[in-house]
Amino acid sequence: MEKEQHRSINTTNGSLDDLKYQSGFGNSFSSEALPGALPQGQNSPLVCPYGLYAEQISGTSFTSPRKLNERSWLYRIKPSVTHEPFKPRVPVRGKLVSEFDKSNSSTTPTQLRWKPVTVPDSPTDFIDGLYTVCGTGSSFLRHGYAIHMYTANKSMDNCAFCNADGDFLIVPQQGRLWITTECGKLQVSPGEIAILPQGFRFAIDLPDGPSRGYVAEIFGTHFQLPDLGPIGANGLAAPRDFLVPIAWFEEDYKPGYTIVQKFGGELFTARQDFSPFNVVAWHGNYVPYKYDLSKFCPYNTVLVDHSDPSINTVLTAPTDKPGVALLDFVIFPPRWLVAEHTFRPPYYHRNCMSEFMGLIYGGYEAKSDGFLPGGASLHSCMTPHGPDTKTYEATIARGNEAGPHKITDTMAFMFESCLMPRVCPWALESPFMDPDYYKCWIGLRSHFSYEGMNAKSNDLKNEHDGSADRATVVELISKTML
Ligand SMILES: O=C(O)Cc1cc(O)ccc1O
Ligand SMILES: [Fe+2]
Repeated sequence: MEKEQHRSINTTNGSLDDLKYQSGFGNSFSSEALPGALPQGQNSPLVCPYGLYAEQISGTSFTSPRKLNERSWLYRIKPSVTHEPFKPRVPVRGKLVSEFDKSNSSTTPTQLRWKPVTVPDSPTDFIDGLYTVCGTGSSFLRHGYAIHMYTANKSMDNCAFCNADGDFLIVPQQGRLWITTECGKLQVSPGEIAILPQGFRFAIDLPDGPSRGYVAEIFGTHFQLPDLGPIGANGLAAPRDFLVPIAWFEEDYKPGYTIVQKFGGELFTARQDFSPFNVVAWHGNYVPYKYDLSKFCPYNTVLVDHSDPSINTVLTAPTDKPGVALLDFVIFPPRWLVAEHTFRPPYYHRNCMSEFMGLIYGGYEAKSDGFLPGGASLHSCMTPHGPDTKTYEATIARGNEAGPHKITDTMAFMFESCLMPRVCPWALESPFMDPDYYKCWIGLRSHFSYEGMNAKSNDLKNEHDGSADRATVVELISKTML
Protein backbone atom coordinates (compact mmCIF):
# COMPACT_ATOMS: atom_id res chain seq x y z
CA MET A 1 0.00 0.00 0.00
CA GLU A 2 1.19 3.53 -0.69
CA LYS A 3 1.79 6.04 2.01
CA GLU A 4 -0.92 8.56 2.65
CA GLN A 5 -0.89 11.49 0.26
CA HIS A 6 -3.37 14.34 -0.12
CA ARG A 7 -2.64 16.16 -3.29
CA SER A 8 -5.15 16.91 -5.97
CA ILE A 9 -3.71 18.42 -9.07
CA ASN A 10 -5.92 20.49 -11.23
CA THR A 11 -4.10 22.93 -13.39
CA THR A 12 -7.04 24.36 -15.30
CA ASN A 13 -10.21 23.50 -13.39
CA GLY A 14 -9.65 25.75 -10.37
CA SER A 15 -13.09 25.61 -8.78
CA LEU A 16 -16.28 23.82 -9.65
CA ASP A 17 -17.95 27.18 -10.25
CA ASP A 18 -15.85 27.94 -13.30
CA LEU A 19 -15.38 24.56 -14.88
CA LYS A 20 -13.83 24.66 -18.29
CA TYR A 21 -14.95 22.26 -21.00
CA GLN A 22 -14.07 21.17 -24.50
CA SER A 23 -16.87 21.55 -27.04
CA GLY A 24 -18.17 19.36 -29.85
CA PHE A 25 -19.99 16.12 -30.57
CA GLY A 26 -18.10 12.98 -31.60
CA ASN A 27 -14.82 14.88 -31.94
CA SER A 28 -11.44 13.39 -31.39
CA PHE A 29 -10.83 15.21 -28.11
CA SER A 30 -7.62 15.42 -26.13
CA SER A 31 -6.80 16.91 -22.76
CA GLU A 32 -3.89 16.92 -20.36
CA ALA A 33 -3.86 18.19 -16.77
CA LEU A 34 -0.05 18.26 -16.74
CA PRO A 35 1.94 19.58 -19.69
CA GLY A 36 3.31 16.86 -21.90
CA ALA A 37 1.34 14.07 -20.20
CA LEU A 38 -0.21 12.93 -23.48
CA PRO A 39 2.10 10.63 -25.47
CA GLN A 40 2.72 11.89 -28.97
CA GLY A 41 2.89 9.75 -32.10
CA GLN A 42 1.64 6.55 -30.48
CA ASN A 43 -0.93 5.43 -27.91
CA SER A 44 1.05 2.98 -25.86
CA PRO A 45 4.72 3.90 -25.46
CA LEU A 46 6.98 1.58 -23.50
CA VAL A 47 7.18 4.24 -20.81
CA CYS A 48 4.52 6.99 -20.77
CA PRO A 49 5.29 10.58 -19.73
CA TYR A 50 5.31 11.02 -15.93
CA GLY A 51 5.42 7.20 -15.56
CA LEU A 52 1.69 6.92 -16.29
CA TYR A 53 -0.08 3.73 -17.33
CA ALA A 54 -1.80 3.71 -20.74
CA GLU A 55 -5.32 2.19 -20.73
CA GLN A 56 -7.87 2.02 -23.54
CA ILE A 57 -11.62 2.12 -22.95
CA SER A 58 -13.61 0.78 -25.92
CA GLY A 59 -17.23 1.81 -26.40
CA THR A 60 -17.65 -0.16 -29.62
CA SER A 61 -16.18 -3.40 -30.88
CA PHE A 62 -12.64 -3.00 -32.18
CA THR A 63 -13.89 -3.70 -35.68
CA SER A 64 -16.89 -1.36 -35.75
CA PRO A 65 -16.93 0.81 -38.87
CA ARG A 66 -14.81 3.91 -38.44
CA LYS A 67 -17.82 6.27 -38.44
CA LEU A 68 -19.29 4.37 -35.46
CA ASN A 69 -16.08 3.41 -33.68
CA GLU A 70 -15.74 4.95 -30.20
CA ARG A 71 -12.72 4.58 -27.91
CA SER A 72 -10.48 6.66 -25.72
CA TRP A 73 -6.98 6.31 -24.32
CA LEU A 74 -6.54 7.22 -20.65
CA TYR A 75 -3.11 7.92 -19.09
CA ARG A 76 -3.42 7.20 -15.40
CA ILE A 77 -1.41 6.90 -12.22
CA LYS A 78 -2.53 3.30 -11.61
CA PRO A 79 -4.57 1.18 -14.02
CA SER A 80 -8.24 0.42 -13.32
CA VAL A 81 -7.46 -3.24 -12.80
CA THR A 82 -5.71 -2.55 -9.49
CA HIS A 83 -8.49 -3.67 -7.14
CA GLU A 84 -9.66 -6.62 -5.07
CA PRO A 85 -12.19 -9.08 -6.57
CA PHE A 86 -15.79 -7.97 -7.20
CA LYS A 87 -18.33 -9.21 -4.65
CA PRO A 88 -22.12 -8.88 -4.70
CA ARG A 89 -23.07 -5.62 -3.00
CA VAL A 90 -24.87 -5.97 0.32
CA PRO A 91 -27.54 -5.18 1.21
CA VAL A 92 -29.12 -6.01 -2.14
CA ARG A 93 -31.75 -3.40 -3.00
CA GLY A 94 -32.91 -5.17 -6.12
CA LYS A 95 -34.65 -2.25 -7.78
CA LEU A 96 -32.48 -2.13 -10.87
CA VAL A 97 -33.35 -4.23 -13.88
CA SER A 98 -31.34 -4.79 -17.05
CA GLU A 99 -32.99 -7.92 -18.42
CA PHE A 100 -36.74 -7.55 -18.48
CA ASP A 101 -38.94 -10.61 -18.16
CA LYS A 102 -41.98 -11.92 -16.28
CA SER A 103 -39.99 -12.40 -13.09
CA ASN A 104 -39.21 -8.72 -12.64
CA SER A 105 -41.75 -6.72 -14.64
CA SER A 106 -45.14 -6.86 -16.29
CA THR A 107 -46.93 -5.53 -19.32
CA THR A 108 -49.92 -3.25 -19.51
CA PRO A 109 -51.37 -1.21 -22.34
CA THR A 110 -52.99 1.16 -19.83
CA GLN A 111 -52.01 4.82 -19.83
CA LEU A 112 -49.81 5.30 -16.76
CA ARG A 113 -48.92 8.45 -14.88
CA TRP A 114 -46.90 9.13 -11.75
CA LYS A 115 -46.86 12.13 -9.44
CA PRO A 116 -43.42 13.45 -8.48
CA VAL A 117 -41.76 11.09 -6.05
CA THR A 118 -40.80 12.66 -2.71
CA VAL A 119 -37.07 12.82 -1.99
CA PRO A 120 -36.37 10.66 1.08
CA ASP A 121 -35.15 12.09 4.38
CA SER A 122 -32.86 9.16 5.12
CA PRO A 123 -29.34 9.51 3.70
CA THR A 124 -29.52 8.33 0.09
CA ASP A 125 -26.90 8.79 -2.60
CA PHE A 126 -27.35 8.52 -6.38
CA ILE A 127 -26.67 4.77 -6.40
CA ASP A 128 -29.11 3.97 -3.61
CA GLY A 129 -31.72 6.38 -4.98
CA LEU A 130 -31.78 4.90 -8.48
CA TYR A 131 -34.65 2.58 -9.42
CA THR A 132 -35.93 1.18 -12.68
CA VAL A 133 -39.42 2.24 -13.79
CA CYS A 134 -39.68 0.31 -17.04
CA GLY A 135 -37.71 -1.05 -19.93
CA THR A 136 -37.26 -3.94 -22.28
CA GLY A 137 -34.65 -6.20 -23.77
CA SER A 138 -31.44 -7.20 -22.14
CA SER A 139 -28.08 -5.69 -21.38
CA PHE A 140 -26.68 -9.23 -21.74
CA LEU A 141 -27.89 -9.37 -25.33
CA ARG A 142 -26.87 -5.75 -25.97
CA HIS A 143 -30.33 -4.69 -27.15
CA GLY A 144 -32.94 -2.77 -25.23
CA TYR A 145 -33.22 0.01 -22.71
CA ALA A 146 -34.17 0.77 -19.14
CA ILE A 147 -35.81 3.93 -17.83
CA HIS A 148 -34.89 4.77 -14.27
CA MET A 149 -35.63 7.60 -11.90
CA TYR A 150 -33.65 8.75 -8.88
CA THR A 151 -34.31 10.62 -5.67
CA ALA A 152 -31.26 11.33 -3.54
CA ASN A 153 -30.04 13.76 -0.92
CA LYS A 154 -26.36 13.10 -0.36
CA SER A 155 -23.14 12.91 -2.31
CA MET A 156 -21.50 9.59 -3.05
CA ASP A 157 -18.77 9.07 -0.47
CA ASN A 158 -15.47 7.30 -1.14
CA CYS A 159 -17.03 5.32 -3.99
CA ALA A 160 -17.49 5.48 -7.73
CA PHE A 161 -20.21 3.98 -9.89
CA CYS A 162 -19.53 2.12 -13.12
CA ASN A 163 -22.28 0.88 -15.42
CA ALA A 164 -21.17 -2.10 -17.50
CA ASP A 165 -24.70 -2.51 -18.91
CA GLY A 166 -25.19 0.57 -21.02
CA ASP A 167 -25.00 4.33 -21.45
CA PHE A 168 -26.80 6.63 -19.02
CA LEU A 169 -28.58 9.74 -20.25
CA ILE A 170 -29.32 11.66 -17.04
CA VAL A 171 -32.00 14.35 -16.90
CA PRO A 172 -31.79 16.14 -13.54
CA GLN A 173 -35.10 17.71 -12.56
CA GLN A 174 -34.26 19.00 -9.09
CA GLY A 175 -30.79 19.70 -7.70
CA ARG A 176 -27.48 20.04 -9.51
CA LEU A 177 -25.22 17.08 -10.15
CA TRP A 178 -21.49 17.57 -9.83
CA ILE A 179 -20.16 14.58 -11.67
CA THR A 180 -16.53 13.53 -11.44
CA THR A 181 -15.56 11.21 -14.28
CA GLU A 182 -12.35 9.63 -15.40
CA CYS A 183 -12.15 12.32 -18.13
CA GLY A 184 -12.74 15.19 -15.69
CA LYS A 185 -15.64 17.05 -14.09
CA LEU A 186 -19.10 17.95 -15.33
CA GLN A 187 -21.42 20.31 -13.49
CA VAL A 188 -24.98 19.60 -14.57
CA SER A 189 -28.02 21.68 -13.57
CA PRO A 190 -31.71 20.94 -14.11
CA GLY A 191 -32.33 22.00 -17.71
CA GLU A 192 -29.11 20.29 -18.78
CA ILE A 193 -28.49 16.61 -19.51
CA ALA A 194 -25.44 14.41 -19.00
CA ILE A 195 -24.39 11.33 -20.94
CA LEU A 196 -22.21 8.83 -19.07
CA PRO A 197 -21.24 6.12 -21.53
CA GLN A 198 -20.99 2.45 -20.63
CA GLY A 199 -17.97 1.60 -18.52
CA PHE A 200 -16.86 5.04 -17.34
CA ARG A 201 -16.39 5.34 -13.60
CA PHE A 202 -18.06 8.36 -12.07
CA ALA A 203 -19.03 9.85 -8.70
CA ILE A 204 -21.97 12.19 -8.19
CA ASP A 205 -21.97 14.98 -5.61
CA LEU A 206 -25.21 16.76 -4.76
CA PRO A 207 -24.32 20.37 -3.88
CA ASP A 208 -28.00 21.26 -3.41
CA GLY A 209 -29.00 18.29 -1.27
CA PRO A 210 -32.43 16.92 -2.27
CA SER A 211 -32.27 15.87 -5.91
CA ARG A 212 -34.51 14.10 -8.36
CA GLY A 213 -34.32 13.15 -11.99
CA TYR A 214 -34.74 10.70 -14.83
CA VAL A 215 -32.25 8.33 -16.47
CA ALA A 216 -32.51 6.54 -19.81
CA GLU A 217 -30.11 3.64 -20.18
CA ILE A 218 -29.46 2.15 -23.60
CA PHE A 219 -27.94 -1.26 -24.24
CA GLY A 220 -25.66 -2.01 -27.17
CA THR A 221 -25.51 1.34 -28.92
CA HIS A 222 -24.67 4.99 -28.31
CA PHE A 223 -26.41 8.31 -28.80
CA GLN A 224 -25.97 10.21 -32.04
CA LEU A 225 -27.16 13.57 -33.29
CA PRO A 226 -30.20 13.08 -35.53
CA ASP A 227 -29.84 13.69 -39.24
CA LEU A 228 -31.35 17.04 -40.20
CA GLY A 229 -32.77 16.07 -43.62
CA PRO A 230 -34.45 19.00 -45.34
CA ILE A 231 -33.89 21.22 -42.28
CA GLY A 232 -30.41 21.67 -43.67
CA ALA A 233 -26.97 21.90 -42.14
CA ASN A 234 -28.03 23.76 -38.98
CA GLY A 235 -30.73 23.60 -36.34
CA LEU A 236 -31.87 21.53 -33.36
CA ALA A 237 -28.91 20.63 -31.12
CA ALA A 238 -25.67 22.12 -32.47
CA PRO A 239 -22.55 19.95 -32.09
CA ARG A 240 -20.58 22.80 -30.53
CA ASP A 241 -23.02 23.05 -27.62
CA PHE A 242 -22.06 19.60 -26.31
CA LEU A 243 -19.49 20.00 -23.56
CA VAL A 244 -16.84 17.46 -22.65
CA PRO A 245 -14.64 17.57 -19.52
CA ILE A 246 -11.00 18.52 -19.44
CA ALA A 247 -8.56 16.21 -17.70
CA TRP A 248 -8.62 16.37 -13.90
CA PHE A 249 -6.97 13.99 -11.48
CA GLU A 250 -6.35 13.28 -7.85
CA GLU A 251 -3.64 11.01 -6.51
CA ASP A 252 -4.83 10.75 -2.92
CA TYR A 253 -4.43 7.58 -0.92
CA LYS A 254 -8.05 6.51 -0.29
CA PRO A 255 -8.31 3.53 2.02
CA GLY A 256 -11.47 1.51 1.48
CA TYR A 257 -12.38 3.21 -1.77
CA THR A 258 -15.18 1.22 -3.44
CA ILE A 259 -16.00 0.73 -7.10
CA VAL A 260 -19.70 -0.13 -7.45
CA GLN A 261 -20.18 -1.94 -10.73
CA LYS A 262 -23.63 -2.44 -12.28
CA PHE A 263 -23.32 -5.62 -14.29
CA GLY A 264 -26.41 -7.38 -15.65
CA GLY A 265 -28.59 -5.15 -13.46
CA GLU A 266 -26.90 -6.36 -10.29
CA LEU A 267 -24.49 -4.35 -8.19
CA PHE A 268 -21.00 -5.58 -7.30
CA THR A 269 -18.33 -3.88 -5.23
CA ALA A 270 -14.56 -3.98 -5.40
CA ARG A 271 -12.13 -2.35 -2.97
CA GLN A 272 -9.04 -0.36 -3.90
CA ASP A 273 -6.95 2.17 -2.03
CA PHE A 274 -6.83 5.00 -4.55
CA SER A 275 -9.20 7.21 -6.49
CA PRO A 276 -10.26 6.03 -9.96
CA PHE A 277 -10.08 9.71 -10.94
CA ASN A 278 -6.36 9.46 -11.51
CA VAL A 279 -6.30 10.11 -15.26
CA VAL A 280 -3.72 12.81 -15.95
CA ALA A 281 -4.30 12.99 -19.69
CA TRP A 282 -6.58 11.38 -22.24
CA HIS A 283 -7.59 11.46 -25.87
CA GLY A 284 -10.35 9.91 -27.93
CA ASN A 285 -13.97 10.12 -28.98
CA TYR A 286 -15.55 7.93 -26.26
CA VAL A 287 -16.36 10.52 -23.61
CA PRO A 288 -18.87 11.69 -21.03
CA TYR A 289 -20.57 14.96 -21.99
CA LYS A 290 -23.33 17.38 -21.14
CA TYR A 291 -25.77 19.59 -23.05
CA ASP A 292 -27.83 22.60 -22.03
CA LEU A 293 -31.38 22.13 -23.38
CA SER A 294 -31.90 25.90 -23.55
CA LYS A 295 -29.37 25.94 -26.41
CA PHE A 296 -31.70 23.81 -28.56
CA CYS A 297 -32.88 25.57 -31.72
CA PRO A 298 -36.41 24.27 -32.34
CA TYR A 299 -37.96 24.03 -35.79
CA ASN A 300 -41.70 23.68 -36.30
CA THR A 301 -44.71 24.38 -38.44
CA VAL A 302 -45.16 27.96 -39.65
CA LEU A 303 -48.54 27.56 -41.30
CA VAL A 304 -50.81 24.66 -40.38
CA ASP A 305 -50.94 21.51 -38.26
CA HIS A 306 -48.97 20.21 -35.32
CA SER A 307 -45.59 18.74 -36.25
CA ASP A 308 -44.61 15.25 -35.20
CA PRO A 309 -42.44 15.36 -32.07
CA SER A 310 -39.44 13.92 -33.92
CA ILE A 311 -38.83 17.50 -35.06
CA ASN A 312 -37.54 18.15 -31.55
CA THR A 313 -35.09 15.23 -31.29
CA VAL A 314 -31.98 16.15 -29.32
CA LEU A 315 -30.23 12.77 -29.48
CA THR A 316 -31.09 9.43 -31.00
CA ALA A 317 -29.87 5.91 -30.28
CA PRO A 318 -30.43 3.98 -33.49
CA THR A 319 -31.41 0.40 -34.22
CA ASP A 320 -30.23 -1.39 -37.35
CA LYS A 321 -33.44 -0.30 -39.13
CA PRO A 322 -33.11 3.10 -40.77
CA GLY A 323 -35.22 5.73 -39.00
CA VAL A 324 -36.28 3.38 -36.18
CA ALA A 325 -34.90 4.43 -32.81
CA LEU A 326 -33.97 2.24 -29.91
CA LEU A 327 -34.39 5.44 -27.94
CA ASP A 328 -34.96 9.03 -29.03
CA PHE A 329 -34.55 11.86 -26.55
CA VAL A 330 -37.06 14.51 -27.60
CA ILE A 331 -37.82 17.81 -25.86
CA PHE A 332 -40.77 20.19 -25.84
CA PRO A 333 -39.00 23.50 -25.19
CA PRO A 334 -40.32 27.08 -25.04
CA ARG A 335 -41.30 28.14 -28.58
CA TRP A 336 -43.74 30.14 -30.64
CA LEU A 337 -47.01 28.57 -31.78
CA VAL A 338 -48.24 30.24 -34.93
CA ALA A 339 -50.26 27.65 -36.87
CA GLU A 340 -53.49 28.91 -38.45
CA HIS A 341 -56.89 27.16 -38.14
CA THR A 342 -55.05 24.37 -36.38
CA PHE A 343 -55.57 22.40 -33.22
CA ARG A 344 -52.25 23.48 -31.73
CA PRO A 345 -51.70 21.05 -28.83
CA PRO A 346 -50.38 17.55 -29.56
CA TYR A 347 -52.93 15.61 -31.60
CA TYR A 348 -54.75 12.53 -30.32
CA HIS A 349 -52.80 9.54 -31.42
CA ARG A 350 -51.70 5.93 -31.16
CA ASN A 351 -48.08 5.22 -31.88
CA CYS A 352 -46.26 2.01 -32.82
CA MET A 353 -43.44 3.48 -30.73
CA SER A 354 -43.70 3.70 -26.92
CA GLU A 355 -43.52 7.06 -25.17
CA PHE A 356 -42.20 7.76 -21.66
CA MET A 357 -42.49 11.42 -20.69
CA GLY A 358 -41.11 13.57 -17.90
CA LEU A 359 -41.37 17.24 -17.01
CA ILE A 360 -38.34 19.25 -15.88
CA TYR A 361 -40.15 22.51 -15.15
CA GLY A 362 -43.37 24.41 -15.92
CA GLY A 363 -46.46 22.86 -17.50
CA TYR A 364 -47.00 20.64 -20.51
CA GLU A 365 -49.09 21.77 -23.44
CA ALA A 366 -51.26 18.63 -23.58
CA LYS A 367 -52.13 18.43 -19.89
CA SER A 368 -53.80 21.20 -17.88
CA ASP A 369 -52.99 19.52 -14.59
CA GLY A 370 -51.82 16.23 -13.10
CA PHE A 371 -48.57 16.04 -15.08
CA LEU A 372 -46.18 17.79 -12.74
CA PRO A 373 -42.47 18.61 -12.74
CA GLY A 374 -40.72 15.48 -11.50
CA GLY A 375 -43.69 13.32 -12.50
CA ALA A 376 -43.82 10.90 -15.40
CA SER A 377 -46.16 9.21 -17.85
CA LEU A 378 -45.97 6.11 -20.00
CA HIS A 379 -48.02 5.57 -23.14
CA SER A 380 -46.92 2.26 -24.57
CA CYS A 381 -47.13 1.03 -28.12
CA MET A 382 -50.58 1.74 -29.65
CA THR A 383 -52.02 3.01 -26.35
CA PRO A 384 -54.23 5.97 -27.23
CA HIS A 385 -53.44 9.32 -25.63
CA GLY A 386 -53.49 13.05 -26.24
CA PRO A 387 -54.66 16.30 -24.67
CA ASP A 388 -56.81 16.05 -21.58
CA THR A 389 -60.40 17.26 -21.61
CA LYS A 390 -59.60 20.65 -20.12
CA THR A 391 -56.88 21.33 -22.68
CA TYR A 392 -59.17 20.27 -25.52
CA GLU A 393 -62.07 22.41 -24.33
CA ALA A 394 -59.85 25.43 -23.67
CA THR A 395 -58.23 25.15 -27.10
CA ILE A 396 -61.57 25.01 -28.85
CA ALA A 397 -62.90 27.86 -26.71
CA ARG A 398 -59.95 29.99 -27.75
CA GLY A 399 -60.78 29.24 -31.38
CA ASN A 400 -59.34 30.83 -34.46
CA GLU A 401 -58.64 34.16 -32.85
CA ALA A 402 -55.50 32.73 -31.35
CA GLY A 403 -52.59 34.73 -32.71
CA PRO A 404 -48.93 33.87 -32.43
CA HIS A 405 -48.41 32.65 -28.92
CA LYS A 406 -45.23 31.80 -27.11
CA ILE A 407 -45.15 28.83 -24.79
CA THR A 408 -42.79 29.83 -22.02
CA ASP A 409 -41.58 28.34 -18.77
CA THR A 410 -41.79 24.75 -19.91
CA MET A 411 -39.42 21.86 -20.53
CA ALA A 412 -41.03 18.48 -21.02
CA PHE A 413 -39.23 15.59 -22.65
CA MET A 414 -39.91 12.16 -24.09
CA PHE A 415 -37.92 8.94 -24.28
CA GLU A 416 -39.43 7.27 -27.35
CA SER A 417 -38.61 3.71 -28.33
CA CYS A 418 -39.55 1.16 -30.96
CA LEU A 419 -39.39 -1.54 -28.25
CA MET A 420 -42.36 -2.15 -25.95
CA PRO A 421 -41.55 -1.55 -22.28
CA ARG A 422 -42.28 -3.82 -19.34
CA VAL A 423 -43.08 -2.01 -16.10
CA CYS A 424 -41.46 -2.80 -12.75
CA PRO A 425 -43.74 -3.78 -9.85
CA TRP A 426 -42.54 -1.02 -7.53
CA ALA A 427 -43.51 1.53 -10.19
CA LEU A 428 -46.97 0.00 -10.69
CA GLU A 429 -47.58 -0.31 -6.96
CA SER A 430 -46.03 3.04 -6.07
CA PRO A 431 -48.12 5.41 -3.92
CA PHE A 432 -47.12 8.06 -6.48
CA MET A 433 -48.88 6.27 -9.31
CA ASP A 434 -52.03 8.17 -10.35
CA PRO A 435 -54.90 5.64 -10.52
CA ASP A 436 -57.24 8.35 -11.85
CA TYR A 437 -55.14 9.25 -14.89
CA TYR A 438 -57.71 7.87 -17.32
CA LYS A 439 -60.28 10.32 -15.97
CA CYS A 440 -58.54 13.23 -17.63
CA TRP A 441 -60.01 12.03 -20.94
CA ILE A 442 -63.35 10.64 -19.76
CA GLY A 443 -65.00 14.08 -20.06
CA LEU A 444 -64.25 14.36 -23.78
CA ARG A 445 -67.74 14.63 -25.22
CA SER A 446 -69.07 14.11 -28.68
CA HIS A 447 -69.37 17.24 -30.81
CA PHE A 448 -70.73 15.19 -33.67
CA SER A 449 -73.72 16.53 -35.54
CA TYR A 450 -75.05 15.94 -39.07
CA GLU A 451 -75.81 19.66 -39.31
CA GLY A 452 -72.23 20.46 -38.45
CA MET A 453 -70.86 18.92 -41.66
CA ASN A 454 -69.24 22.23 -42.57
CA ALA A 455 -68.38 23.13 -38.99
CA LYS A 456 -65.39 25.35 -38.53
CA SER A 457 -63.53 25.43 -35.27
CA ASN A 458 -65.28 28.76 -34.53
CA ASP A 459 -68.65 26.98 -34.53
CA LEU A 460 -67.34 24.53 -31.99
CA LYS A 461 -66.11 27.44 -29.94
CA ASN A 462 -69.58 28.99 -30.01
CA GLU A 463 -71.05 25.81 -28.58
CA HIS A 464 -69.47 26.83 -25.34
CA ASP A 465 -70.88 30.34 -25.16
CA GLY A 466 -73.45 30.44 -22.39
CA SER A 467 -73.04 26.79 -21.59
CA ALA A 468 -72.93 25.58 -18.02
CA ASP A 469 -69.18 25.13 -17.92
CA ARG A 470 -68.36 28.54 -19.41
CA ALA A 471 -66.75 29.72 -16.20
CA THR A 472 -64.47 26.73 -16.19
CA VAL A 473 -63.53 27.29 -19.78
CA VAL A 474 -62.77 30.97 -19.21
CA GLU A 475 -60.67 30.08 -16.20
CA LEU A 476 -58.83 27.52 -18.26
CA ILE A 477 -58.16 29.92 -21.08
CA SER A 478 -56.44 32.28 -18.70
CA LYS A 479 -54.44 29.43 -17.20
CA THR A 480 -53.58 27.43 -20.25
CA MET A 481 -50.48 28.00 -22.23
CA LEU A 482 -52.32 27.81 -25.53
O1 LIG B 1 -47.90 12.23 -26.37
C1 LIG B 1 -47.26 13.23 -26.15
O2 LIG B 1 -47.66 14.16 -25.43
C2 LIG B 1 -45.95 13.44 -26.89
C3 LIG B 1 -46.22 14.01 -28.23
C4 LIG B 1 -46.12 15.33 -28.44
C5 LIG B 1 -46.42 15.87 -29.67
O3 LIG B 1 -46.29 17.20 -29.84
C6 LIG B 1 -46.86 15.06 -30.70
C7 LIG B 1 -46.95 13.70 -30.50
C8 LIG B 1 -46.62 13.17 -29.28
O4 LIG B 1 -46.64 11.84 -29.04
FE1 LIG C 1 -47.65 10.78 -27.71
